[in-house]
Amino acid sequence: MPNTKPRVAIQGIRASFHEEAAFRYFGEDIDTVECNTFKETFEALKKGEADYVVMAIENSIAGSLLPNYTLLLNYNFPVVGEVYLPIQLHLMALPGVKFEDVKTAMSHPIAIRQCVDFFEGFPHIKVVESNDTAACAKRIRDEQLTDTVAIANTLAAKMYGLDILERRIESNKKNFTRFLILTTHENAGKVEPNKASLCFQVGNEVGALAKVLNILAEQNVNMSKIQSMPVLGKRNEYNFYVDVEWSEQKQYDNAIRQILKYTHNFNILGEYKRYEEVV
Ligand SMILES: O=C(O)C(=O)Cc1ccccc1
Repeated sequence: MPNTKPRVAIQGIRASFHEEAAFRYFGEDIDTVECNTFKETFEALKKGEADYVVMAIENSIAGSLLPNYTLLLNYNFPVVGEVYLPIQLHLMALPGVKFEDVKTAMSHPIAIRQCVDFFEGFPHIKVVESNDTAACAKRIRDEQLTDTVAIANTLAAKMYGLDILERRIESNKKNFTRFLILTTHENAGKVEPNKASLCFQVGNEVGALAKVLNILAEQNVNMSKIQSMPVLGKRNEYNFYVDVEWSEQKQYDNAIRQILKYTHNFNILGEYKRYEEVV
């Protein structure tokens, strides 16, 4: 029987938040393709080694992951979906290790930033940054580190055989990360979209961006996010990345048709279904 599981490239290793996000979107029956960098995930898609990429794009505490916006533009793979994941962080260690034994805590910088309040209470614990949360849990298991904890999710504790010493140590219990799902143009199926990610430039003149935003407003199209990034080597030139949502497809189509007249290097990065919380 052919392998029909989607192959999903993530930056990081199995049981990282990226895999958790992939599970949320595809279910757990997937083949995770572990990559060292975000660029490698796009290369895996390009070489046909993966069918999809799941990539973090913004975090409610750390903000936008700016280099990932540039990857979207450079590779031009369509965005076909999104997923929001609450980031719930636990302290985990080898079985038998007590909290009093802990000298070092390791995690991804985004995870660490969300736990600064917790560690203020334990200044003797050295907090060390690493590539991804799950890799920290794996390292503790592989190297049998008895004085080190990882800050990671429950998937990582289970997969790498660690015990959770302290649950939910994140400061903001409502923090989330938004991930985008990308695939190749051939692989992108047809959906009835209600959200799109756009990218464009406007002239450096009075009201240039306001014109675009007014068109969206007039067509009852909601802008859910705007992010600017300087165009490399060009003073006062920016790429604007804009996410929009609508309930009437016709109004979105009208808005796009008009916006095209007031922008340059206009790109639709993807049209997809807005993520709806499963309760
Ligand atoms: O390190 C991980 O597990 C990741 O997938 C990166 C990350 C870390 C924290 C929040 C969101 C993504």
